[in-house]
Amino acid sequence: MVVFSEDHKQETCRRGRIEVICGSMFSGKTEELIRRLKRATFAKQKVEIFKPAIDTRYSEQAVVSHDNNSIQSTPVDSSASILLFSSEIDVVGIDEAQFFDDGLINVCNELANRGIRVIIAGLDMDFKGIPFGPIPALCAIADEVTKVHAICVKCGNLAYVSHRTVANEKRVLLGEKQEYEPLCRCCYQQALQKEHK
Ligand SMILES: Nc1ncnc2c1ncn2[C@@H]1O[C@H](COP(=O)(O)OP(=O)(O)O)[C@@H](O)[C@H]1O
Ligand SMILES: Cc1cn([C@H]2C[C@H](O)[C@@H](COP(=O)(O)O)O2)c(=O)[nH]c1=O
Ligand SMILES: [Zn+2]
Repeated sequence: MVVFSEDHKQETCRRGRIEVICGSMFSGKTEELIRRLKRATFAKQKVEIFKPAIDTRYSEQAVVSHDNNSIQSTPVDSSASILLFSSEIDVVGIDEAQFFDDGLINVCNELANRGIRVIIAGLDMDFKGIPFGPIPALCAIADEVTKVHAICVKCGNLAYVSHRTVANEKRVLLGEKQEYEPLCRCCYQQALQKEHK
C-alpha cells in the first residue's frame, strides 16, 4: 500500500480553501506553516505571508520558528489590511493569528471565496486554557484543521497548553522559553495548584 502524507490535489487545484494549524507553543505550528508555504512556492504559486505587527519577538519582517526556520512576511496592524495586499495571489499564509481582531474570520472567508488557499497558524488557547481570539471561529469555518502538539517538558507526554511561568496576568505577553512551557493536562493542573498554594 502506498500512503501519501500530502493531499496533492488540494495543494495544487487552486480552489479556495481555509486550512488552520493550531496547538500550544512549541508544537510546530510555524514550521508546518513555513513547510506548506515553501511547497506552494516550489509549485510556482504566488504566495503572500502576513503576521500581526505586534509580533516582533524574533524579527519585525519575517515569520521565524523556534528552530530558526524563517520566511519573509508583511507585518500588518489589522486583518483588513490583508485584503488590500492580496490581489493576484494564489496562497495566503497568516502566522500568530490569535493576535488578530475578529475581522480575520470574514477576511479569510472572502479570500477563500475569491479562490485563494488560506493557511492560518495560531495558538488555540491562551496561558489560562481559554480559546484565543479568532482561532476557534477560524477552526469552525476551516476546510481542514491540523492540531499539532509539543512535548510536555515535565513528563514527556503530548502537551496541550502553554503554561506561563512568570507572574503577569495580561493576555498578550510576547515570549519564549523564559516565559512559557508546554505542559500536558495533568502537569498543567499540578503547576496551577503549586502556584495557588
Ligand atoms: N517541548 C517541546 N516540544 C516540542 N518541540 C519543542 C519543544 N521545545 C522546543 N521545541 C522546538 O520547537 C520547534 C517548533 O517550533 P515552532 O514551529 O516555532 O512552534 P510553534 O509555532 O508551535 O510555537 C520544534 O521543532 C522543536 O525543535
Ligand atoms: C500562551 C500565550 C502566548 N502568548 C504569546 C507568546 C508568544 O510570543 C506567542 C506565541 O508564539 P508561538 O509561535 O506559538 O510559540 O504568543 C501570549 O501573548 N499570551 C498567551 O496566553
Ligand atoms: Zn506532563
